[in-house]
Amino acid sequence: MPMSTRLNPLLGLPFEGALEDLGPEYWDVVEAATFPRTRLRFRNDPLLHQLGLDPASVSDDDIEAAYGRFEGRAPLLALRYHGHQFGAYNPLLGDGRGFLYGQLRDRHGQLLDLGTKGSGTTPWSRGGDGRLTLKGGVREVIAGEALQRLGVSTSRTLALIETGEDLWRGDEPSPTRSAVMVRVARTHLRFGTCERLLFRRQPAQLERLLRHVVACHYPHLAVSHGDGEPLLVAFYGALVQRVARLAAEWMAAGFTHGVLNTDNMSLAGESFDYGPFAFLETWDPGFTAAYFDHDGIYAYGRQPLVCEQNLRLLQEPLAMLLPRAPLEAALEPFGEVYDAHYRRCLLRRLGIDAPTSAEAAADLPDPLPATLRLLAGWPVAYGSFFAALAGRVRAGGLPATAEDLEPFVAGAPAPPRAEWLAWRDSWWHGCQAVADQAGIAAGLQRWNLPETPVRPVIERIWAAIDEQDDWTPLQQWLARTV
Ligand SMILES: Nc1ncnc2c1ncn2[C@@H]1O[C@H](COP(=O)(O)OP(=O)(O)OP(=O)(O)O)[C@@H](O)[C@H]1O
Ligand SMILES: [Mg+2]
Repeated sequence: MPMSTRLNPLLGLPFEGALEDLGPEYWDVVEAATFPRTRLRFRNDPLLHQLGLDPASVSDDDIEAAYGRFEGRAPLLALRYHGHQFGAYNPLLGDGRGFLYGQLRDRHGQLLDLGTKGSGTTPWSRGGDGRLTLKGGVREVIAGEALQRLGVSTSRTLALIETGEDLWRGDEPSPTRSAVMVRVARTHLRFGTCERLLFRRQPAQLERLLRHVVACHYPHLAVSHGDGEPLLVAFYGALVQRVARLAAEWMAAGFTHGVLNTDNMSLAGESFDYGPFAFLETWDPGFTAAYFDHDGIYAYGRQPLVCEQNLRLLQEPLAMLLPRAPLEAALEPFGEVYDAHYRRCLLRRLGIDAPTSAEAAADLPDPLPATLRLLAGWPVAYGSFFAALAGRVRAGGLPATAEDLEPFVAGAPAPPRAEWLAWRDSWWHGCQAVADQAGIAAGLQRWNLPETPVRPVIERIWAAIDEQDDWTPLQQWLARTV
C-alpha cells in the first residue's frame, strides 16, 4: 500500500514575498533555534479560518511542525529597525528574538504578516537569548484577544508553543519556561524602521519602503493621490488618523500598553507588542504599567500625547522626502479625531449609540464627563463597572426611570452621591436618546468583557499553569471572552 503523504496545510499557505522583494537592505536571513521539545499550548482557530484554512484540517502537530520546528519554510527574515525608547534614540535594535515568518492574504484579501517571537537569536540579539518566556507568551495571547474583543485594532496570537528550555529573567521567578509565539499583524514595519533609514541617510530606501507600505496597507490612497509627493503626505495623514483612533480605543478599553517606544509603533497604525501591558483597575490617568517606567512616561493617561509625539518624531525621516508644512498640517487633526473616536468608543461601552445621542442630547447632561467623574471618585475596577452595568441591564432591562437604577457593582463601596446621581441621570437620558432601545442591552454585551484581564486575573491564570500545568483557567477565560 502506498504511504500516505499528507501535507501540512500550514506549509501549503500561499505566501507572498512582499517584504522579501524589497531587498536585503531591510532585513537579514536568519535560522530558527532548535528546541528540545515542542508542545502546542494555544491555537487560534478563528484566525486559522481567517487565513483561509479549515481549522479541523490543521492538527496540533502541524502547528508544532511549522512554528516550533520550523519545517519547510525559508527564508525567515529578521527585520532591521531602530527606535526612540523613553525619549532616547537607540540604533541598537532590530528583530532580536523573532522574525517575519511569511506574508499572506486573508479571506478578505488583506495582506498580513506572520511573525514569531522567541524563535532564536538573530544578528540583532546583542547578547540577548532570543527567547520568550511562556508567561510572556500567555500574556500576549490574553492582550490580543481581549483588545480584539473590545474593538481595538490589534495584532493577535495565532499559536503559542512551549519549547522546553529554562530561561533566566530579572522580572520573573527563574528558571522560567520558554515559548515561541506566532503573531498575526498587518505589518511588522515600525516607525523605527523609517528612523533607521534617516540615521543612515538613505532617502531612496525610505521612499521604496513607504511606497511598499502604501501599496500593501493603504491601497485606497493611490486612487485619489496619484503616486507622487501627495501620496506620501496622504499616507502620513491616514496614519495620523489611524493612530489617533488607536489611542482612543486603548483609552476607552482602559488599556495601558506600557512601552510606547517608536519601535513598537506600527506603520499600519495597529496595536502590537504586549510586554508589560496592564488593564486599569481603578481609573487613574497616572497608572503606569511597566515597572521600569519610573517617570510614568507611558502612563495610561499620557498615551494620546505620546502617540502624537511619536507621530511628530516620524516626521523627521519623512522630511528627507517631503516638505514639513504639509506633514504638520496632516498631524493637526490628531486631537479632533482622538476626541471624537474616544467619545464614540466610551459611549458604546455604556450601550449608547454615539451619533444618535450626540444629536439628541444638546440640552441633556453629557454621560461622557459624568462617567469619568464617577469613576475617578468610586473605587471600582474600570472594566467591572461596565461589565456590571451590562449585567444589570441584561437581568433587569432598562430602568423605567433614572431613579430606578441603584449602584450595580456587587461588593463595591457606595459611590460618591453627587457623582452617582449625575452619572445615573446622564446615562439614563443618554439611553432615552438612542433610537434602537432594544440595541442597548446588546451593545453593552458586545462592547464589554465579562472579565477584564487585569493583573490579578492574569496572575491567577498563570499560577494554575505554573503550579499545576493546568491550562483550564486560560481556556475558560478565552471561552468567556472571545
Ligand atoms: N530575549 C531577547 N533576546 C534578544 N533580543 C531581545 C530579547 N528581548 C528583547 N530583545 C530585543 O530588544 C528590543 C526591544 O524589545 P521589545 O520587547 O520591544 O520587542 P520584542 O518584544 O522582542 O518584539 P516585538 O516588538 O516584535 O513584539 C528589540 O530589538 C528586541 O528584539
Ligand atoms: Mg518591541
